Amino acid sequence: MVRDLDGTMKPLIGISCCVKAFGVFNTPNHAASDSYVRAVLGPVDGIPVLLPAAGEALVPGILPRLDGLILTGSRSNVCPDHYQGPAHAEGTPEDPARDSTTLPLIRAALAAGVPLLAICRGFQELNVALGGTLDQRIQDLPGRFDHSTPSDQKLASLRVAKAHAVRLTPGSALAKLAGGETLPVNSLHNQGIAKLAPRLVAEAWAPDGTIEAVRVRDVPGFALGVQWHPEYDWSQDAVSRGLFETFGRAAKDWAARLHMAQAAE
Ligand SMILES: N[C@@H](CCC(=O)NCCCC(=O)O)C(=O)O
Repeated sequence: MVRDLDGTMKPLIGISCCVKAFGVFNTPNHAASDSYVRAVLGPVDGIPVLLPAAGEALVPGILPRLDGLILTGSRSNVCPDHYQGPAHAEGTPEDPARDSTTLPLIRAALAAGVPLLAICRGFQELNVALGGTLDQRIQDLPGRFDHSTPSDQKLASLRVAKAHAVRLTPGSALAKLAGGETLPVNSLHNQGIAKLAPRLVAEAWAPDGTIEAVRVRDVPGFALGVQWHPEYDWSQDAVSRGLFETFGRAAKDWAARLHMAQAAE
């Protein structure tokens, strides 16, 4: 936990970064969308800290200081070497530095019990980190529809609009948030879960069978992944807001338990 400006103690939430080239010299930077920072400052009610894609060496030093972890979306894709998949088609964006950071970070966070919310690419990383595989272009698979949003779609309102409904597992945390067993979601992805990792339980499906949400089965705390983007619409979507609020409460509870355990030492 860290002290906010008004003296309130708030959970410190790690946000994964991508390596992106930009700036005057188009050199590599570690970057994450402002939408994740806003979600942490808003419904999560935490303090955001960006986690550079600095590799596995970052993990032991940073993880003990985090009260929660958000794995962000990105146009880049998990390198197929991590799940023994075929090489990507020419021109498919990758981010090996991010992979080398988030995959061990996910495993370590789950082992430690740090609450984890994985979004889109992060959802796919969660599956790969735990031994699952990915389909690289689900729109090319029989019976599946196109889940991507054209990258030239300039209208943000269309880019992040609800694109399809998902079916939720009755009684799941998402179903309780949604107040039912279906939920409209946005959709900005080409890849998806092929083989589900053994430790994951699917809890939402698109009409074409694409897995859209998972829960980690053998951890007591909050450990969820969603293929859609709640960070885009939490200010007007109660379910997106509720997902972040639930994650924030889990981070606060985790921090309180950790503090008590440290005090007892
Ligand atoms: N690249 C993966 C994951 C897709 C994803 O995270 N989309 C969000 C993009 C947001 C942005 O433009 O940064 C896939 O295509 O499946």
